[in-house]
Amino acid sequence: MTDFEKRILCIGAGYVGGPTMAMIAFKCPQYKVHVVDINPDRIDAWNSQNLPIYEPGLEEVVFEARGRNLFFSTDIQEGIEEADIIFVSVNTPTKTFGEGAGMAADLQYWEKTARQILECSKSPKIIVEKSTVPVRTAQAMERILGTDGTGKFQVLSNPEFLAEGTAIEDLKCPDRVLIGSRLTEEGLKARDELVSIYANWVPKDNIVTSDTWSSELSKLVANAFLAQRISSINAISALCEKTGADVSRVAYAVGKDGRIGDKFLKSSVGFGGSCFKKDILNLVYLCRSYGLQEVADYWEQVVKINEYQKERFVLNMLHTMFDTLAGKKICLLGFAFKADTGDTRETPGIYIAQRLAEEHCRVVVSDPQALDNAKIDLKELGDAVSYVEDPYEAAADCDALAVLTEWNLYKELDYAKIYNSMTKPAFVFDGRNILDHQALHDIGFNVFPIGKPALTHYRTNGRTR
Ligand SMILES: NC(=O)c1ccc[n+]([C@@H]2O[C@H](COP(=O)([O-])OP(=O)(O)OC[C@H]3O[C@@H](n4cnc5c(N)ncnc54)[C@H](O)[C@@H]3O)[C@@H](O)[C@H]2O)c1
Ligand SMILES: O=c1ccn([C@@H]2O[C@H](COP(=O)(O)OP(=O)(O)O[C@H]3O[C@H](CO)[C@@H](O)[C@H](O)[C@H]3O)[C@@H](O)[C@H]2O)c(=O)[nH]1
Repeated sequence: MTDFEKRILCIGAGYVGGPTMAMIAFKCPQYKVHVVDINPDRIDAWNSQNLPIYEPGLEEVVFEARGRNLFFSTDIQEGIEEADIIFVSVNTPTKTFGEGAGMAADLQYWEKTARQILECSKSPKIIVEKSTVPVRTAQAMERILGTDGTGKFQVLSNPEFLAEGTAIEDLKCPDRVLIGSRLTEEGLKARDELVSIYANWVPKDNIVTSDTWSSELSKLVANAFLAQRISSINAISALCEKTGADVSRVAYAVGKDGRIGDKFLKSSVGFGGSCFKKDILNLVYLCRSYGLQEVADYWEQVVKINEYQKERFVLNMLHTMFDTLAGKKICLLGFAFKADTGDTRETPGIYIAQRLAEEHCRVVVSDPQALDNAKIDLKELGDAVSYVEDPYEAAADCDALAVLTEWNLYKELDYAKIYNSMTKPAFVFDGRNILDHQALHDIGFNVFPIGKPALTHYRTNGRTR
């Protein structure tokens, strides 16, 4: 143990704690990195050949560092005792009960961690907020730890910006690493210590430092801005469908303006994932709690448009397929909230499957990584849903395909073969605009992209080309 230059602990071995710590250990063999969690199954999986999350490139990084300077265990007490720096990366979901239910962040896991740190610490430590938290949470942490920034503990904010599916690339070459601290002598010293860890592989210019509250707020704002772009283009997709404009062309033309930029302008069935909705609602709640009603309403609209987009997708299927889905069978191509992950938290697929089942439609869910999660998410729908990994088998006898996740494999399927196995007339609802719509139409499908003219073999209400 004494051979290591620094001893780093991370509390919470989830989508963030696991990959971020694996990257620190991988890049910095001189540090001991210990990741702990209360969930023993998760820890067992991190210690196995079958890691608990799917993330391209993750195995390579974990397998290289694990056992060398990267360790996973449930021994939280020992971990705290020996650590110099403690990252807190526990979940901060939306509260489901009491004051702020459905909006505010649930800080109970985070608070428990703070108390545990206090109980088990025998030496001074730097505590790093990795979890996404409301502004001024670091102050609450300081109060629990009985410090005002001058004592045994220094609390830093170091929000994580990785996106799932690209976590390893994002961690290897981050746009920025953000570190917020108190601007006191002790605060700046702690900040420099954390900077020196990242500086092992992140260029100095990409390590941004600020005061603690700005750092905490920046994380919520970054997610709100990203989600806002998606809701903006999705709102325009509805107008495109009414007017015959093509949302991809609009996004391209608009995004060519350097001031706007071309990223995060892909119209879709709606954004999902564990962060966007939760963090925006957290921001909305914060604004309301400070009496900023107009600001809160403004950001809440980003979430509302996302709900609207998912419902629009369902209603489009219903109305297109002759205003009844009862007894029909629809194949969902993809269930993960985005490609290259098995994560289904807040995936639009959950809402869409539930709505289809409400219409007495049978649903076949297909996904290369997310079927285990889908079975848990849709358990209450019982026999209305079946789960089939092979897309050809999944599509057989269906009336429609609905593309919900932009997996590359869906671009390369033999759609003529699929068409021949489906009930006619056969429909495609491309919730990601990833397929070759003209080719599908030529095969015989009636094709309904998002925000583009439909390609049908019959007349529609203004959506034909
Ligand atoms: N998932 C992402 O892509 C992402 C990206 C950036 C930031 N974040 C933020 O990071 C935080 C963690 O997110 P996540 O997706 O990794 O969550 P997660 O649910 O995958 O992991 C959190 C882990 O913390 C563990 N935990 C909870 N309380 C604990 C305790 N007292 N002691 C030890 N372990 C405990 C849980 O068992 C769980 O394994 C959240 O605040 C989230 O908003 C997530
Ligand atoms: O143009 C786009 C881009 C994304 N999406 C959807 O938006 C959702 C979120 O995608 P993405 O942001 O790529 O994945 P996340 O893993 O949720 O990452 C976001 O949330 C994380 C958690 O806070 C942050 O760390 C990341 O910076 C932020 O991108 C997914 O459903 C995507 O399909 C679109 O519909 N259109």
